[in-house]
Amino acid sequence: MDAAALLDAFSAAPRHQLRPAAWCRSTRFASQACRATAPFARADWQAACAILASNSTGGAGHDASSNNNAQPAPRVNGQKPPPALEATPTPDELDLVPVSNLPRPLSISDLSPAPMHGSQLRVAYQGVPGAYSEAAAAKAYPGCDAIPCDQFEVAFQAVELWIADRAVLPVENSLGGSIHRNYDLLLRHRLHIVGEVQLPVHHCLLALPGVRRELLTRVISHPQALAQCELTLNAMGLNVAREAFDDTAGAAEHIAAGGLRDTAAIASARAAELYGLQVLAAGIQDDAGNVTRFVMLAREPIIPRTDRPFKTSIVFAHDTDGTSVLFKVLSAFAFRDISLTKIESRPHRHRPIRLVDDANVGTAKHFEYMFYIDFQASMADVRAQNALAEIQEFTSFLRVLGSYPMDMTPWDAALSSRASQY
Ligand SMILES: O=C(O)C(=O)C[C@]1(C(=O)O)C=C[C@@H](O)C=C1
Repeated sequence: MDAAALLDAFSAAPRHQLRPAAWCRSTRFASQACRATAPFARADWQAACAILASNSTGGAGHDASSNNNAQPAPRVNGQKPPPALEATPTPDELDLVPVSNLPRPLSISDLSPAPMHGSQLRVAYQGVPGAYSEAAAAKAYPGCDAIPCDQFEVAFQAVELWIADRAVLPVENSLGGSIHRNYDLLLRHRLHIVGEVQLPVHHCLLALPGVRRELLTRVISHPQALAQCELTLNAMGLNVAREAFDDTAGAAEHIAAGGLRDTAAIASARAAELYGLQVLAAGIQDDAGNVTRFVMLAREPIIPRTDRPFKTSIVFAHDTDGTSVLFKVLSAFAFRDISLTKIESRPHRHRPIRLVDDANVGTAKHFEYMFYIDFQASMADVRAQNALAEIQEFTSFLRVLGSYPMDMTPWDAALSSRASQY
């Protein structure tokens, strides 16, 4: 069997389709299912892994955060750490790029398959240049060709249609919580998570040069950024209207393009540089250690390994008649000493509500969920394989979204210790 097909079966196929023999231990149900549906042996799997592992070392196609080890001194949001929080760059210090020269975000109408070109890795992200997602793409794939997209959905499709090789998308922030849209899209699309990057997010309050805080009647930004700065804005006495924008840098661009003197944006220092805005306040996130976690997506999964810390992301749903299913799933990990790093539930779009009728008291309406779990183990680890084989017994749907190296970038105390002064 072809190696790519083997991996596809491993990571993206609905349950009961082909899966490697290694998944099929420990449980009666699982081993029967494997005998019935998996026509390949462990040796095939190992051979396939070896072929793909040798293909994937180095070059543009790398997927591990191995780059992270070789990173130069840490930068925040693609920028050098600011010398002091209150320091505002003068126009002379700003290396302005004319806005008209910046790449325009892709939109749905641009999505026709593109011919292959060059060897540079093309990485789709949501937003415009200066967005945190662009910085995350650069951290994940240094030197990549970052492709702005106007929606998350477009970034997924750009990879599916070979316009981009990877997408880098935010899934959660330490203050604002989950970016639910991307959880839903992960399920709707067939891309694989091949890595993660955690980006320190240091927000700035940006306005046109010469504008003073007292003149502001509005602050605009991505809803996540507004949420991450809520307390600080209040403490600054900026109790003005707050408006949601598609992305932080887009909000900065909007102010520059419209010459809006009554409006400030929450965005990165790089967005200030790109769009010619002044930094009224820096480090305005409510927690100095504010971090957003992004996942890297590709058309093909990577080979799970055990020689470095890996995470695996799964999503599952359970039969309506199952009891204590969540408890059983969590136990499958706990009994094997596998730590969970994240659990998320989202509405089950195909079956959002279950009605339970009781003639005496009426009809109970139970909401149905898809559960997303990240756990700290590689799919090459027998413990993880056994845990999933067990979980299959009491779930009606189970998909591995990806098994990928954890971002182990050392925590930079110098950057995170800058309390949100302004
Ligand atoms: O608007 C941006 O700059 C983004 O990259 C999006 C986004 C997000 O979706 O959470 C990314 C990181 C920050 O947490 C704020 C916004």
